[in-house]
Amino acid sequence: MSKTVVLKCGGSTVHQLSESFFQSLNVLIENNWKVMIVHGGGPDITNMLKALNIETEFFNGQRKTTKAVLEIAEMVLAGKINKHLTNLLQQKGLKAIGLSGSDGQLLQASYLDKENLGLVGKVTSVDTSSVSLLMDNGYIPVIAPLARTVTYETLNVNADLAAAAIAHAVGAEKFLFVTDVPGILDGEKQVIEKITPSEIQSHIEKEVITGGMIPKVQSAMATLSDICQEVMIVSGQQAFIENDSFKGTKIVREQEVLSS
Ligand SMILES: Nc1ncnc2c1ncn2[C@@H]1O[C@H](COP(=O)(O)OP(=O)(O)O)[C@@H](O)[C@H]1O
Ligand SMILES: CC(=O)N[C@@H](CCC(=O)OP(=O)(O)O)C(=O)O
Repeated sequence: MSKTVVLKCGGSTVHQLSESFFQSLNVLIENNWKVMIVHGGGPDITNMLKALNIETEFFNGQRKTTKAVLEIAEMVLAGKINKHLTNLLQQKGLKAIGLSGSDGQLLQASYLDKENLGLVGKVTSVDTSSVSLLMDNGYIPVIAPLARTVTYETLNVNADLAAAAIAHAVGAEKFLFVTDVPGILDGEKQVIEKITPSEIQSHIEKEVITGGMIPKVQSAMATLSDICQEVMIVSGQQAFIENDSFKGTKIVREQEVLSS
């Protein structure tokens, strides 16, 4: 039976994906992995809001989302970025279908913190039937991080958290955060090959891990399980598979370090 890999492609890298990134993606497909992609688009949303003179602000790493902000976020995520990425994959000869997390009941959510964040969702359930149908027929689902409430309101969802919820729900064996750095960097700006949750915690406390890397490592740690034992931070600007091994930072459970 083929295994599933979820790639979360960050807004920081979605316009800079390299040829070697797509070669690595092809290696996964040739090795019979089912692939799905969840993308972000934070920088594009910020730029569009600026162009329209709509104020944008973050609270605990998530965008405060008013009705006006949501309208632009949906336009940028489900329109601009989703179509850009789907088209790019098709140009590389891959079969891809773009959809929003709010389609086909894929992501159901409740308000995360209505008072401070407004229209931002916390995923409460994932209906994987649409994406399974696509993957079973050889398509890569490309998913924008939007969700729907039980009363059919659309909510904005942090893409790292949306990807983690989907990876968990589909029982993905591998989960890759594709971003604009080659992995988690230490205090000397060197890529850390392997890191455990306690080391991550200490790097956050020492402010070595900051900003957009925080939701990534938190989602990574939450996804690690007996099924999903391979969670990595990799770069979209270079190959993430070289000589049959993955390049980047692998997030591992404490006991794996002791036994390796
Ligand atoms: N220790 C760290 N190692 C690598 N990147 C880090 C670290 N701490 C903070 N970052 C920042 O996290 C960024 C990636 O997060 P983000 O910009 O949110 O990406 P994405 O759009 O891919 O989700 C990097 O460009 C870097 O500036
Ligand atoms: C609630 C919330 O913060 N949503 C994010 C969704 C996009 C995202 O997460 O994009 P990146 O992966 O590029 O950061 C936002 O509005 O920016």
